[in-house]
Amino acid sequence: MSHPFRLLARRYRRHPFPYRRCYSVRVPGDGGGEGQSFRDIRTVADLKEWQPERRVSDVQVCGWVRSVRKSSSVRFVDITDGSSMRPMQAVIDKSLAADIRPGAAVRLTGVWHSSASKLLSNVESQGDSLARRSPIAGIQTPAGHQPSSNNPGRSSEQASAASLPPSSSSISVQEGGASSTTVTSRGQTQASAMAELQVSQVEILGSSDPHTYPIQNKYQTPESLRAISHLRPRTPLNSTLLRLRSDAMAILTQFFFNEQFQQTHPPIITSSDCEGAGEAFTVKSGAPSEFFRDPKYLTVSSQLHLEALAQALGNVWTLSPTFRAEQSDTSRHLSEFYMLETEMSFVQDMDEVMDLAQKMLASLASGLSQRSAAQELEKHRLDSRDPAERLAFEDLVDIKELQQRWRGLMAPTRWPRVTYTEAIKILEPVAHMFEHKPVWGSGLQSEHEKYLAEKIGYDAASDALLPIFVTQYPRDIKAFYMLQSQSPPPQGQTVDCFDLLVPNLGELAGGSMREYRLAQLEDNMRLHGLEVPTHRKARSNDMGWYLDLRRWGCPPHGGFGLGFDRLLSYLTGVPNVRDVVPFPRHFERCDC
Ligand SMILES: NC(=O)C[C@H](N)C(=O)O
Repeated sequence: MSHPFRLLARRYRRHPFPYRRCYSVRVPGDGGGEGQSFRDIRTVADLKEWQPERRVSDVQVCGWVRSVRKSSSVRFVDITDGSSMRPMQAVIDKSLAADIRPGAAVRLTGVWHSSASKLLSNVESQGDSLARRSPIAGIQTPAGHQPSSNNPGRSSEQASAASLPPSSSSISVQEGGASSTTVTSRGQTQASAMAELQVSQVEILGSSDPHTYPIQNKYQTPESLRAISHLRPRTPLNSTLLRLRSDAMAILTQFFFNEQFQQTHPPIITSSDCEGAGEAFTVKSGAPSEFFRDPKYLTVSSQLHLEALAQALGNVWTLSPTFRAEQSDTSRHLSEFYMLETEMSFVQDMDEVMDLAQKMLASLASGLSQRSAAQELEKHRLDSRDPAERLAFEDLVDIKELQQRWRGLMAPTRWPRVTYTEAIKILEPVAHMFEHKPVWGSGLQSEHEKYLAEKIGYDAASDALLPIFVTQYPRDIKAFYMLQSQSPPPQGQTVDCFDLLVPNLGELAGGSMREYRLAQLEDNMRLHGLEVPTHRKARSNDMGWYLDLRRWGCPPHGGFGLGFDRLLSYLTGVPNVRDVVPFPRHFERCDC
């Protein structure tokens, strides 16, 4: 007998939910039934990629006006819906375009001319027989737009498109915009034409006054854009960065899903400062009395809660907002950032934890390299002619270095691993280069981290910048939860931990094996000046719950935390981490 869910699923397949699309682009035939392939054209990015060999009528595009260029009879309007870095072009008769202004939200309807269709019509108009030989049905002509029998090769809508405003190809050639001739790698000349929408209907959905609209169609510095973070996503570079951010989340989610890690939601409001660095924000309600009875904090790391979850679910991960009240006003610090954290049960060897970090980052880089946001960032950097776009790209890290970073992330070899003690030995002879002297027992400064990453991480054979792991730091400068190393160096006691360092940026991730034995953990806490609760009190604010985890079935385990925003800034070459988050919060700034 079939399982009831299977029966339901079968019924659902037979009577699909009549769902209405919610996308910015509609092409005929997307209403279900016939013309399934057109359902895939949902955004401006899809439309620009689409290469029907014929013009397609009744195409509807919703988007925002980026710029308007004028000729005597038409307006060339650049439209974006946020799905691609560069806009698409709409050609609108002057009489229809009175309210088309930069910043306005519009719905445009008209005839879509893909570059393929424009090329083909050029060839046709030169008397070539190719068009007559081309099949017209199927993917070339949307459902309901079949060619009329007395005019093979042209649908009635296409025929009527002839009465629309003059084809931009004839206008824009004079305007220098829409058609050009390029030379292919084989030395053949080939016409290339810019796809465009010949607009017959304009609806203004949200007007805009270009005189007050703060986003201009020219270069604006990252600093000036940060002051208008609510409008900044409308700029081409920022919107592409935000798409890449979204891609990264999807790829990481898929990665952990494939690795059979459980995604979890640890709390944001917590009762303790996990890192013990005194950088936790306190949570207050408006009421005079403590809302939660005791002071509570915004989480500085989900690690402790992930440890609890890992002891029930096995391997777990999260990508959660994290908060630190660090008064560091640098290009690498945010007060609110996203940290990717993972915790693995039944792991005894820290190499396994580092291997996971490398595998995850390699998979992320390779996944992103197949997605449009990352591809556009690279491609448009190389082929950019627009002065505003070029200047925006010039703010980023040099493209050669960026490519070295990506090569390093995807390198097939294990990234270098050195101990803290070895790292100090590398730094000592060049101590004069640094503001802070490298000494065993003190933390590595960011200048040390950057030096190490460049020195050890550069692989000349592949011209790649490999991230490096620095392991086994002195116990006294690391957190209380870390496991003591089995064979420490003569200089002093160390813990099994690692920092992942990358050139230019320094620390990208940090992880450790956790102290899983109760008595040793209590010793560590005392050593770090933390109160050790003697017995578990209900509703107390202390670390009793964390010690409980060691009381019942605590296996050796470990994990790491990675600064997601820093990672994105590393991947994109955006020098300031404030420019890869939608709404940056940092020392003295939380604007909207
Ligand atoms: N989950 C981790 O290992 C991250 C670590 N708690 C940190 O904040 O650096």
